[in-house]
Amino acid sequence: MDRTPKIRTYSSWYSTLFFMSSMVHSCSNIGVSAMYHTYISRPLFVEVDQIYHLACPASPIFYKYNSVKTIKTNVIGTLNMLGLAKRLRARILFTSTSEVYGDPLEHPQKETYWGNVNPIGVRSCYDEGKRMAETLMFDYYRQYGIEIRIARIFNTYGQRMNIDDGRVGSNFIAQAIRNEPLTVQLPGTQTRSVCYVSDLVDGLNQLMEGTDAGPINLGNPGEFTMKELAKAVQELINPEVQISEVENTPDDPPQRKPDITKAKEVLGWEPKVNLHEGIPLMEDDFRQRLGVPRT
Ligand SMILES: O=C(O)[C@H]1O[C@H](OP(=O)(O)OP(=O)(O)OC[C@H]2O[C@@H](n3ccc(=O)[nH]c3=O)[C@H](O)[C@@H]2O)[C@H](O)[C@@H](O)[C@@H]1O
Repeated sequence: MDRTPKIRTYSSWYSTLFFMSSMVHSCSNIGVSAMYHTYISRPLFVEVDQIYHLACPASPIFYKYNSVKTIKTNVIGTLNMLGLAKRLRARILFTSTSEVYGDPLEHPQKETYWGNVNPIGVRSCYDEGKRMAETLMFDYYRQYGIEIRIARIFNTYGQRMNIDDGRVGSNFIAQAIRNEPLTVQLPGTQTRSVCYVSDLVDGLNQLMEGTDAGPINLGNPGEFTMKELAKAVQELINPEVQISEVENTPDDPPQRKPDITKAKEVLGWEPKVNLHEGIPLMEDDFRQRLGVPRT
């Protein structure tokens, strides 16, 4: 008898295809297939043992494009996934975000920090949507005993990312390859801590298989300003490319850095790929898809 586990992943088109395709890739030796459930805000009738609820889009451009759908995905979509977990008694992992900390008054951010979030801003559909989804996860755990896992993901980059995703990593790398100016949004001193996607996928799998419900921060504590990130991409990919300063969008958090003490203690997880290793890996993938070989 074929005892190979068969895994199916479901995603709406309005979802985080980057994580889904990365997870499918990391499990390709155990028979994974991807399917699309077009309306995350409608119930999904499948038989599964574990649910990775990765929705909604994480790129600010995409989640702001249809903010009502973003919040529906976070609230109604999470209720549907929790209903599925309840019917099947399945374990469910939800990918929350560093954005639950908003404009953080604590640095670096620990899981015990409750955040400083604008409830009525243009990013609120995402920030507050993810916060509500975390609340739903814990209410289903307390009320129905559902086995939950919550990851708070800090900025992720890497292979298979949508080239036109709009986030800083994909923008800078595509711009450097195309020899277009790297667009540093003002003031450029805002910081992010970027984690390579293979590290993140390992962290998610370890969280799912572990015993702690979370929330657990998953991210790389290496912190850079956006000007420093642009310089690193310039140095590694295209020393001739220009760096330009452009307007920013409202409520951009000025700093973000995960405290990953809990991930280390509870999961034995920490990232392995640093920025200077990750950028060339992503560059290879982007060059192949853009059809621009190294010269
Ligand atoms: O990548 C992620 O995982 C994160 O992406 C977004 O958060 P954000 O940090 O705002 O993502 P970006 O759009 O990549 O912006 C990061 C920083 O780069 C800057 N940026 C962005 C794009 C660009 O071309 N140039 C540039 O300087 C932005 O102003 C911001 O300060 C999501 O909102 C997060 O929840 C998610 O965790």
